[in-house]
Amino acid sequence: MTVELEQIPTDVKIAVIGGSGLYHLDNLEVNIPLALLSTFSLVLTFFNPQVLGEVNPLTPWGHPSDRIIISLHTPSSTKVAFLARHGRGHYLNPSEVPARANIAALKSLGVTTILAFSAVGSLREEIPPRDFILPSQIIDRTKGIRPSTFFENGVTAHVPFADPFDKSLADLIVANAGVLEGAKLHTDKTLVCMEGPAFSTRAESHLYRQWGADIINMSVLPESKLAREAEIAYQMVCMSTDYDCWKEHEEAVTVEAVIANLGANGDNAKRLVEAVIPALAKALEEGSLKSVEALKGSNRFAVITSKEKRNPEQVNKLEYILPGYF
Ligand SMILES: CSC[C@H]1O[C@H](OP(=O)(O)O)[C@H](O)[C@@H]1O
Ligand SMILES: Nc1ncnc2[nH]cnc12
Repeated sequence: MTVELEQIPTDVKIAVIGGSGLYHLDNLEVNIPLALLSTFSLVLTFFNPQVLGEVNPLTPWGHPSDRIIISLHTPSSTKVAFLARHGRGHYLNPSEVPARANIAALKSLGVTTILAFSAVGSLREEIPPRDFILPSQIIDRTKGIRPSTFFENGVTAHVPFADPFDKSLADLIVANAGVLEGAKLHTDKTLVCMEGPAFSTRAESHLYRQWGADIINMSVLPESKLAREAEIAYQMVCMSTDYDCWKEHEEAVTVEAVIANLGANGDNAKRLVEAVIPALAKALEEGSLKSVEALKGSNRFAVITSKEKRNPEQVNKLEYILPGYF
């Protein structure tokens, strides 16, 4: 197994969250025993990264979904954190993902930008399986059973979420999307996040289409919202795996169909990450990503609870993600 780092680093600016089928950065140096790889697991090979080790930070919201793998990407010497959203082996269903611990843990490593991969169903004919999509909007169809804010228990804050994804990050991905082979990249799409874990009914699928939604998954919320609360720039990279169940005479989505298409998407995901990481590292270094820069310090004044009424225990927890704000 990969070694546990003795010291948790605090200078890892970029994180990749892997979704269904994307459970690790398997680059021969991440030494995961074959027995741990499920038949469904997909190998995402990164360009020549050196794995430094794994960390498992204990945040005020518990441990993340799995140990976080830290690798060093050359030639840009960029540290990247990788976290499997459902855990390696996919033991967490979408409602069980400890999203607060995940985001808090990444923040504790110094992360300022997250590329989050997700397998999605397509609600549009023109987005066939295996195409890539950068959503710009979200419709929330989760059921209120997922803890979805850091600001509770005596410290209330309201952060802007009109544009849930980071525009500069999306632009940078678009600029590097020429590496995709045989897949189109769709931008500015609307993503419905349903509770799951069962897939939608046909009536729901039709309803989402009428609402103007283009793709559907079970995991963009609360992940993206928590990233915003923690001042981390976040863009989800969606990979179409199926047409859900709105096509009356076609078979409805199954896990097998999702995984089959994800497997085929692996090389493209790899190519995209290979292209984006050095470009992103350079842009972060230069401070040239406008919306990423704008996010820094943006929640300092989002807290509405008066100072004397703030619950000191909650303040302590919040210091973990936004030190010095309270
Ligand atoms: C395996 S099909 C449903 C499952 O796939 C997506 O996961 P992720 O977003 O983590 O790639 C979807 O959101 C559901 O959780
Ligand atoms: N049809 C679908 N519905 C919800 N989440 C999905 N992930 C992949 N395909 C999906």
